[in-house]
Amino acid sequence: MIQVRNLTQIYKSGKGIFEVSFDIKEGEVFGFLGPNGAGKTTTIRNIMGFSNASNGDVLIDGSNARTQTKKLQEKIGYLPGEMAFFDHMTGMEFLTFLGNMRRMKSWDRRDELIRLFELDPKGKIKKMSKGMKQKVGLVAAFMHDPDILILDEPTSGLDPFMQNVFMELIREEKEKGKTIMMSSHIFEEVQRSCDRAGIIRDGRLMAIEDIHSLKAMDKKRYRLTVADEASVARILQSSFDVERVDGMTLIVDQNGSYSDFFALLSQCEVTSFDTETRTLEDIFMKYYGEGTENE
Ligand SMILES: Nc1ncnc2c1ncn2[C@@H]1O[C@H](COP(=O)(O)OP(=O)(O)OP(=O)(O)O)[C@@H](O)[C@H]1O
Repeated sequence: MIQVRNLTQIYKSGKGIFEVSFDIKEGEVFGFLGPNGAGKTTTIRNIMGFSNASNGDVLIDGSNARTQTKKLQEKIGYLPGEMAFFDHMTGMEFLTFLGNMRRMKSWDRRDELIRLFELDPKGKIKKMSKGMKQKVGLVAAFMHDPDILILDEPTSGLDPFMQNVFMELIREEKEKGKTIMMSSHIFEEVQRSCDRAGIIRDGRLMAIEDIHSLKAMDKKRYRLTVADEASVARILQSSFDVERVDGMTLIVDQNGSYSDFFALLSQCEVTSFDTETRTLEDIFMKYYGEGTENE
């Protein structure tokens, strides 16, 4: 649904994005992770056709994002990282203005979303808190029921309860078959809601990780502490991949059958048992760490 090819935009400072390429499939939720200044917003603005990359292309459902911006905007719900609102309007006036521009026929979804986010849209936007403005932006992005959602740091400014409301909304939209790209610097929310994640640093795409296989891997690694050497020996001699961390503590890759695994454990004196996770955060920190050493 979205094809980003060799996207390069270099600012006068020399910063920017360099040869960024990735695809997002129809119906997929794609997370875009990276530290501050990594190039997330620059990439997203190019996907929206608002920035002029010096090189590369973005195709959305076969249309060029730069030359067919207007046509594409009708099927995209966009939440910008920094919202430029008409400050003098109330939240409701802004949403109505936008809905009229989009020739929206029904206002039901707008009102549903206002209720969902517990937004009071009557106040003037300029007097709203950051979180309230974010809610107005989210209602604006979702209210015309677009097929594609491009969301730049969507949970920024939301309290933890509202972050959960947002996550649930993403789950529902995914079930409806929507294609979603969301940037974030919060690993946990990407892990919870995305199918795949691209990791960007210093303007370069470092990796694309499949979240489902990471989760599957997460479940299969265990940290065990046993009470005696006999148990250590038994586990080390088993068919599983085992790493001895120290004395009585081992990390076991449960790469065989669960019944064999539990049969083995039943012969050992296990004093503690934990899942050993290789979370997205670990992976992200690895890429991030590699970079900061050189800076
Ligand atoms: N208009 C601009 N002019 C010059 N440099 C810019 C401009 N916009 C962004 N940059 C620089 O380009 C780099 C990437 O910025 P970008 O806003 O895309 O990062 P980001 O990943 O969205 O960051 P954050 O998480 O802080 O929002 C940064 O070093 C930033 O300072």
